[in-house]
Amino acid sequence: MNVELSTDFKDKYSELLGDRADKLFEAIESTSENSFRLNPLKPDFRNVSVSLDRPIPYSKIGYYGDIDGNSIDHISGYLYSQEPSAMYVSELLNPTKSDVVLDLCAAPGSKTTYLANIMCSKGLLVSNEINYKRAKVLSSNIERMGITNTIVTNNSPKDMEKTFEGYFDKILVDAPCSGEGMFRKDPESVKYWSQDYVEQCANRQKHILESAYKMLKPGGTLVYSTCTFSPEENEQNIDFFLNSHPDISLQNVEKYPGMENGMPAWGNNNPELTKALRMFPDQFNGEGHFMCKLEKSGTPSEIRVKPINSGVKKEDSKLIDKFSDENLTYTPHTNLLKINDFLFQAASLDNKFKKLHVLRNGLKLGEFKKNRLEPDIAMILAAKPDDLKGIYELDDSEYKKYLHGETVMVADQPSFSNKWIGVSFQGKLFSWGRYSNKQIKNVYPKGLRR
Ligand SMILES: C[S@@+](CC[C@H](N)C(=O)[O-])C[C@H]1O[C@@H](n2cnc3c(N)ncnc32)[C@H](O)[C@@H]1O
Repeated sequence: MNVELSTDFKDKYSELLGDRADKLFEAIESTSENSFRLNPLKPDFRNVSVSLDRPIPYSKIGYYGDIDGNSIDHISGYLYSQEPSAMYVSELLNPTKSDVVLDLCAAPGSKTTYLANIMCSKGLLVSNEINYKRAKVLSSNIERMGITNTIVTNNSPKDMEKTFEGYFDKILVDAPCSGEGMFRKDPESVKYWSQDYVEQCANRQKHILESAYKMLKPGGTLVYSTCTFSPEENEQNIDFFLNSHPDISLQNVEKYPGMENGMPAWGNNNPELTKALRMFPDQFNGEGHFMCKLEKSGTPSEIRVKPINSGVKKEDSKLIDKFSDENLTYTPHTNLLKINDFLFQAASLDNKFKKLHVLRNGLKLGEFKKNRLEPDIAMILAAKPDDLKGIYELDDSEYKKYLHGETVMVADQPSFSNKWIGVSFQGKLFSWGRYSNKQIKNVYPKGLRR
């Protein structure tokens, strides 16, 4: 589909960029390149059926190329589609395995899943999304990637700021924006563009940044990013933020070929803004982006964590032991948390999260049903083959049937009798199955069948 830029948009950027503007419009009207990431949380994670010949220079796990959303690589969480510019945002925040991290505007989850990869699914990652439907998509992407260190919340930044004052070592604000940098990926979005919309977005971003400021620890790092070109949403907002908070400073970031400095002239001539980073599609092989890294000075005070009661009763523990004895090579026992009838291996037991609308806390292990624990798909997507007592490897035609939701007839497997087994294709685990009488009963969730 062709992108049709409005006269107002063209006039604005012709004034801002002079002769260069035509090159930018040409790039927006051209086709873009796709890219994807590998998932190091998966066993033998480079073993995928796509070419890894064209690595993205600033990412250890990013490659140019197309992927198929119906392939086993995608279904089992070995691959995640993400455009190249966006990948650099998580690299800039660069969280450690022990950081407490907040991704404040996280859906659908491309940057959050990358952050979890960098953290090796350790530490704590709170992935928040204000829109409930989008938060559910975020949660299922986290599940597909086998991530276990994440709490998915569905709150407004304002709802969170009081409870989590000075709580986070690192925060990402990938702000809702006017999306000018994504016009060529999403030509429909051009229709919503107006100068008024840009100003509304800029105003909303100021409020989000303010909440993020409150939740950032002294000594902590905040990355702010947008996928839009507008000065109002980028340099001007950062200049405003720096002026409002003397304890915040912009940090230098590494710029790879094609990445450009932020523009002081677009932000009240604040010279610090050269430290920010811009990607324009006429210079850089990716979509339009702005990003910068900010640091809050000071020494953090100790965060007190009051753990909540796990809610796991003696009879629940017996069911967990029984399930583990029969089907796993280990017994999950740390950070267990029961919410209603669901069992989680929690990413955090801090009772502060009780004040939020939590969709997922860590790894969902299963559901207690009439004297048994029924395992959840999330457990299999986070499992390693060694964790399971039984795995059945499907052939091509069995795989197609299984994805459809059909029962698969197999040769007799006495050792699997009445057990929960991992179901894999091309060595990649993607579902549970229940074996009895030469059949693998299909328990692949209805919403995922195809
Ligand atoms: C640019 S998108 C985030 C993309 C995401 N970080 C990723 O990489 O997949 C911005 C998100 O902010 C959310 N949002 C909208 N209004 C918001 C607000 N007032 N406060 C916080 N988030 C908001 C949107 O629903 C949207 O999911």
